Amino acid sequence: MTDISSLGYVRIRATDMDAWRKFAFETIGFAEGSGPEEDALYLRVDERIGRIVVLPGDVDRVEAVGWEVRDHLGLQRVQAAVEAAGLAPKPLTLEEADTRRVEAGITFEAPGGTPLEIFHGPALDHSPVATRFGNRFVTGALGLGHVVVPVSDLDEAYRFYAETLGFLPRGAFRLPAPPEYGPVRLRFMGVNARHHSLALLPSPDLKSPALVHIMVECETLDEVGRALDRVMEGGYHVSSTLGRHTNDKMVSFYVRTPGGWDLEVGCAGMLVDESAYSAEEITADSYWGHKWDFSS
Ligand SMILES: Cc1ccc(O)c(O)c1CC[C@@H]1C(=O)CC[C@]2(C)C(=O)CC[C@@H]12
Ligand SMILES: [Fe+2]
Repeated sequence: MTDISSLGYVRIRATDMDAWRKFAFETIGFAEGSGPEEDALYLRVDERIGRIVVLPGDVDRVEAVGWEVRDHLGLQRVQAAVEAAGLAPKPLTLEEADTRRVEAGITFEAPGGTPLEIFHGPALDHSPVATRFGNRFVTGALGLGHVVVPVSDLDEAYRFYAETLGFLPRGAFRLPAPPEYGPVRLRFMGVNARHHSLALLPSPDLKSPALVHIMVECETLDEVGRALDRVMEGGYHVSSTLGRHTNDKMVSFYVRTPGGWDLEVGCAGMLVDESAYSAEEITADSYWGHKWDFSS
């Protein structure tokens, strides 16, 4: 079993902070948190200071995907495993840890190019999670949601997450590809009962460190539907219509964020019972809906 308990946070660099403020707080309905970084936006969904932190930058990119461990012993074990795999994890400095409001962590680049942070001891913000439209997000032991990252060498990245970090394979989706490429699979991986906290998308030409999407889960379908209403009213690009996925049974839509990647807003995700699970290959992404608009 893996020491990693959940997806903790994602830190984003953004070129257009005003667009992010409007998108996050006025359209999706994250609660506005506060934290040590003056110019940052803290997107709150729960008692953490901000599960998604948007920081001003020269380019839009993911600065860190933060994976949580329960304590310093878990962190030591993950650090040892990453070192044994030949990578060079660096401890977060005291200042870096303080900035993230965590007790301690390590940082390194995962195969595939995603900047990772493994951390323990997040500080809590006990003030009410005041979301403007009454959204209630599903986190807790399931973590923030899921992230999908592009990887140039899927097998190398998949082996690292499974064999070094101990992520559990949670099935795959075979993508249409010319026969000379061999089978190309989008691979799903989990660390807790959430069906997937991570998916790896084979993408030879997507520039790293990039994101494909982040998924956040709401408690009810009405919250998802109202968010979709606001997204359409606001003129955002709906990357995919509402639909239900075949693997995690989640009902969701996808909207293009000011960062150029998508936010998936969903509900009704299934919980995996590990004692009775084996990884399967889905042959359709959805039971219904999820009409993709790749036009922009
Ligand atoms: C298939 C699937 C199940 C559960 C999810 O949370 C989820 O994001 C997906 C991926 C959806 C989608 C796809 O199936 C085809 C390839 C797509 C369009 C991408 O390139 C990113 C999202 C992918
Ligand atoms: Fe997803």
